[in-house]
Amino acid sequence: MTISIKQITLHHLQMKLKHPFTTSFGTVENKDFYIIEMDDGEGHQGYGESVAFTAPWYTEETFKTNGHMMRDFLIPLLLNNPIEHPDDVSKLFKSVKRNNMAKASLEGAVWDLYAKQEGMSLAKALGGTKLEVEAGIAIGMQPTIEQLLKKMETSIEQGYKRVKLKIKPGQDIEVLKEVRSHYPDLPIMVDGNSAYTLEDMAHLKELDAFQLLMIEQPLAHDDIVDHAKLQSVINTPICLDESIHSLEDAKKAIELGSCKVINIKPGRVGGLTVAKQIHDYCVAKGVAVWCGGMLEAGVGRAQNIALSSLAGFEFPGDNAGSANYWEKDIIKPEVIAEKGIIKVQTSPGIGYVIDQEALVKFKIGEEIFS
Ligand SMILES: O=C(O)CCC(=O)C1=CC=C[C@@H](O)[C@@H]1C(=O)O
Ligand SMILES: [Mg+2]
Repeated sequence: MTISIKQITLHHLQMKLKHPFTTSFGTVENKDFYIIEMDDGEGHQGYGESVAFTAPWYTEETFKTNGHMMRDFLIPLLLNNPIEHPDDVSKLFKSVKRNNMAKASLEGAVWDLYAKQEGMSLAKALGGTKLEVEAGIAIGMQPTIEQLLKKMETSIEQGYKRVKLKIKPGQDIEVLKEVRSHYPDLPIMVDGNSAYTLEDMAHLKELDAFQLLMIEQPLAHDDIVDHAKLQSVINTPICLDESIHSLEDAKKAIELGSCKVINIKPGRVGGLTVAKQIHDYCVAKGVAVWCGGMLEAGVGRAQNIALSSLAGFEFPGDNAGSANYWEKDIIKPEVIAEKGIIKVQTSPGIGYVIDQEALVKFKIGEEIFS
């Protein structure tokens, strides 16, 4: 049966993060993003969220390129071609190269709409089986080690199951020595966000001393060859993030031995269908996966939780509760990580309702397509 899409609304929202988030590239303080509302004209609304930042430091996409791609290419494709299942969306969008975050924003709304039309939860529609998922927390770089330790202490008190720290040259070994002296057994991972090169090989080998769960994307954002060389000499498992944009990328990285873990972000890979395909492939190959985050508001967060309910997501994701990011989120109820556990919603679709008051409060623009 065709999934009817009568109208698509792009709500432009602007929200300020509770705490600025600093990586090796810079600091995010505000988020501009789209909440995509897809109406079937029969009483169902599906929601998606665009996750690109305002500047292209993580990947080439930005909030503005997301708007351009959706408005001028992807929305016309969706409105003019029948779709029978959300899996058809990624096929339909193949004529547009890359721009995965723009594609994922709309595809996420189609998945939510479809699940609501079918009267099932998004988690179930995706094939998820877990009733609850473990939450991890990503802590941005802090001005001092004392501030970092304080943040870690709070996160541990809140029950988060693992902590991810951001590192870069000059802010890695010494920081980890200090951190490990306070927390010898805590599950810790680090994220380099491409701040190193193969010239740092010996330096990165020193990280093996800290029993890290993994190191995320130490080398270039578009590399899989050097990562394979690095993985052959370090014991710490390498997790690829920025380098994986498709199932093909995942296959090649695994074949080369570039990583032992993959961070799956639906936005980075073009949506939930491809995210699920990468999950299935990695499970078959014995490669670990977990669900990354993009400092999402409620809709994107809800979709990540639904995805994380698939059996192969064995590490806790970057899916802290709403209150870690926002004074007020845009969904009801907000996402709560109780003792580091998030309950997977069972009501239809994403399982959270849009807080219309919050939507209006944070909205600075709107475009309607039908
Ligand atoms: O959403 C979260 O809590 C995790 C955020 C996070 O660690 C990242 C988001 C976006 C870009 C990066 O800096 C980083 C990552 O690389 O995973
Ligand atoms: Mg990362």
